[in-house]
Amino acid sequence: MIVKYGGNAMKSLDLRRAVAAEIAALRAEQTVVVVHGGGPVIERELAARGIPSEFRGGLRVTTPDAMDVVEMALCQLNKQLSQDVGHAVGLMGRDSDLLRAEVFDPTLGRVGRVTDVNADVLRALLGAGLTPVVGCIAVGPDGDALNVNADTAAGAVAGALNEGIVFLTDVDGVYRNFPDPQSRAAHLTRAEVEGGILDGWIAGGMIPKVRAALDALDRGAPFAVIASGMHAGALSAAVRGEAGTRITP
Ligand SMILES: Nc1ncnc2c1ncn2[C@@H]1O[C@H](COP(=O)(O)OP(=O)(O)O)[C@@H](O)[C@H]1O
Ligand SMILES: CC(=O)N[C@@H](CCC(=O)OP(=O)(O)O)C(=O)O
Repeated sequence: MIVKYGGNAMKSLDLRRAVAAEIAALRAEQTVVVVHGGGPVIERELAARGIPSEFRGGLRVTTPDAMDVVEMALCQLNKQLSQDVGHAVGLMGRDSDLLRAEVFDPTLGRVGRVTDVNADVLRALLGAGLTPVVGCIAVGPDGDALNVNADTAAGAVAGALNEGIVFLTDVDGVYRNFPDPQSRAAHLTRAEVEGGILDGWIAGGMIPKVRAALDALDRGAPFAVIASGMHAGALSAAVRGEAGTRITP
């Protein structure tokens, strides 16, 4: 399965290591590919350099200067996470054309939309008993890096491998009445997701997540769950179907 680990759920080093240990434990039952984001780390590194951040439609407007910082920040986090998970290899989209992308919208700068996933590289690592840990930078048509939303990247990887996906984030799932956790939907169909976006109760960073979940299902992933990465045990509960929001076709 694919575990998408979002930057907002990496609140502390201890939590990140606890989640990494849970991911490592999952490998006793199934193969695991980790795809990670790192929004808050990127934010911090851009601010430290006086580079302003602007989001449009949930995507970071990425100038060439910002792209350098995004890549640096995500590469470092990638190595830290790989080390935390253990028996892992950290990769970015530039490695063996793992993630190829086209420019999503020129007005957003170096933001990419994944067009191809080199699933053979992932299968080779898995076959060697190693866990791929993938950072959400893709290689563009000009050979330079493109910044890809990590949910979108993870959905594309799940589709390419035909594996299920769990998105770990900082809420317990999709709430019908955000921010009330009691309103968590255990299941949401495509029609409910589309309606939720239109009606506005699915908003902000949850939009790329539900869209990536639907995209993964469209591309052949057998399941997609959005769940909390904020406490130990949450991932295994989500895998057992006891936590989170399962998105269904
Ligand atoms: N209906 C909803 N249910 C839960 N969270 C929602 C909802 N609508 C918007 N959100 C927002 O989506 C956020 C999760 O997305 P994001 O911040 O991008 O996380 P990540 O870094 O894990 O990708 C939540 O923290 C919440 O603020
Ligand atoms: C294009 C775009 O917006 N890229 C994201 C990539 C990181 C990401 O998605 O991280 P989370 O999973 O922590 O949100 C960004 O620059 O923040």
